[in-house]
Amino acid sequence: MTDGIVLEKVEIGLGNKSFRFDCALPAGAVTAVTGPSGSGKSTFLNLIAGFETPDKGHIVIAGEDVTDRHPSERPVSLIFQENNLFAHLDLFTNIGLGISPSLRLTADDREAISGALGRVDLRGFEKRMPSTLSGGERQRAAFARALVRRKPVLLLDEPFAALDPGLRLSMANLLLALHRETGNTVLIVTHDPDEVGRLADHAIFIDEGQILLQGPAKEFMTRRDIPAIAEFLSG
Ligand SMILES: Nc1ncnc2c1ncn2[C@@H]1O[C@H](COP(=O)(O)OP(=O)(O)OP(=O)(O)O)[C@@H](O)[C@H]1O
Repeated sequence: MTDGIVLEKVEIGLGNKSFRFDCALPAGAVTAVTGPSGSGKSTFLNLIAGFETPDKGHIVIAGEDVTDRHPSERPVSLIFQENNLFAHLDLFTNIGLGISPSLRLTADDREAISGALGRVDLRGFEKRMPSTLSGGERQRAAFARALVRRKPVLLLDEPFAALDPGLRLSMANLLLALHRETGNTVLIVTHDPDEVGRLADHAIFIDEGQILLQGPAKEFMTRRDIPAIAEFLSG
């Protein structure tokens, strides 16, 4: 197993909370990040993305120590629950910014943008503004932007939480299809045990700022011996 993301004795204090993460997540796999509300799931993702800097320890992504690198210099793309798009820019521009912040786009880039829109079933949506899209369409556009960035790591913080259950299922299938095509390392924060079962190869459970359990998702789904995990799995 190659390590996609390693947090080596990472420690950080935020307000009166302290976090300590020590883990190695497999490359090219989907890892579900679960745990109770306020346990530190977003903090875990923010450390990997570079929005938080550890007080101690190291973060290694795809073999490179990125601990001191700015978020824009890390090999990751991010998708949040909402607000992934700039409201005043059309989809073409929103996705183009994923390739080049100055929007210096080559003919190949333009083709890649239209291709990515097609891949997420938004063909011809280049001129549409985010406000004219449904919630599911906006998330698909966010996926298109992640696709054109071609980063080895995709971080998703509850990307489907604002969508209704039927849509959540089809978005999960789209995520899996894109993951199979790109072979990227995916981390997805979710509160939904079904989503862990459906999507993940690997799972980690965070409780009170620490990783309580990590391992294959199939094993995680059967763990009823740890009360916090049993509670999570019972929904
Ligand atoms: N910048 C900060 N300053 C002070 N406290 C913070 C900061 N960032 C996070 N926290 C606190 O750390 C704890 C963990 O927050 P985090 O957002 O990582 O949890 P979470 O597991 O993602 O929660 P949820 O499932 O509710 O989204 C929370 O109690 C939060 O209030």
